[in-house]
Amino acid sequence: MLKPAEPLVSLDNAGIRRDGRWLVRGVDLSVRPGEIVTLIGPNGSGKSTTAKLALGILKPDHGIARRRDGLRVGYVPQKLSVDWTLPLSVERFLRLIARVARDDIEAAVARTGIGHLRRAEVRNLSGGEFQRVMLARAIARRPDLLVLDEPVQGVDFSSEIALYELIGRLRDELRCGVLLISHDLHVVMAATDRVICLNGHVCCEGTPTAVASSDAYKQLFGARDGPALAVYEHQHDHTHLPDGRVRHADGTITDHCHPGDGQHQGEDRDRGRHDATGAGDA
Ligand SMILES: Nc1ncnc2c1ncn2[C@@H]1O[C@H](COP(=O)(O)OP(=O)(O)OP(=O)(O)O)[C@@H](O)[C@H]1O
Repeated sequence: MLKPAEPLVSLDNAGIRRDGRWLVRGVDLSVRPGEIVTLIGPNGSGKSTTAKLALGILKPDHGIARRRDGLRVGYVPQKLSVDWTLPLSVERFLRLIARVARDDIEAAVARTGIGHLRRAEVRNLSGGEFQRVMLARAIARRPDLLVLDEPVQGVDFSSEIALYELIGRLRDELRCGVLLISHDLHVVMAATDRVICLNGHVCCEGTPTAVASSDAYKQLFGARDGPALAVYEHQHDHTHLPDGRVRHADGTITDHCHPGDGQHQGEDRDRGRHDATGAGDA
């Protein structure tokens, strides 16, 4: 039997502390070549922080972060600090990437289907077009690992599906690992190998086994999009209060999570969801 490839990045019981508070704690995570790992969790649950730990942008105060030697990363951050009031064409924007051969930019433009946008102003792009341009910029480096922080932000449902399909294709063609961050708790791409749900720590993880197949789902997305979306449902059994303490399902409040809190066993793991709207189970 083939041995699984060594991880591109891994976190082992990693945590980071700022201003006397753990932003994330006890996080185990690994991404191997050709694997898509999706981090989900509510706002402020530590998804970006975890990605930055994995990338080495932040150093863990506890635990270990490892990266493969010579790892090439393509990172699409959640926010870019660029003055979008200035005119900047897609072509010029892509040329700003340091140390990337022209051929690699051309290949990235072709793979992401943005050839027709070369002369367009970046500030005029739609949300979906902008995300494709950002993907082109990230893959032009021929990365071993793509890290995508909220790649479907500002994108409508049908473009979201198209983007997820594109990310799946890029993984297949480039054989890179993908670490994808999404704050949508209900909808993750079908090609995701593993979903990790964060809430200050790893609450639960697993494969998104179920593709939505309900009538409501088909109605919403149409037949051709049926297989493109899978969903992952979970319930938190505890809530992190604003002051850092933790309220448990039985109403008790403690300073920290219980040792078993990180693992949600049983039927709420990897269960398919049949409510295509995603409403009703916050
Ligand atoms: N450098 C820092 N110093 C102090 N607190 C920080 C720092 N960076 C992030 N935080 C806090 O850590 C928590 C986790 O932030 P993070 O950005 O990782 O969350 P997130 O899950 O990615 O959120 P969102 O979905 O809103 O993007 C937040 O409460 C945030 O305010």
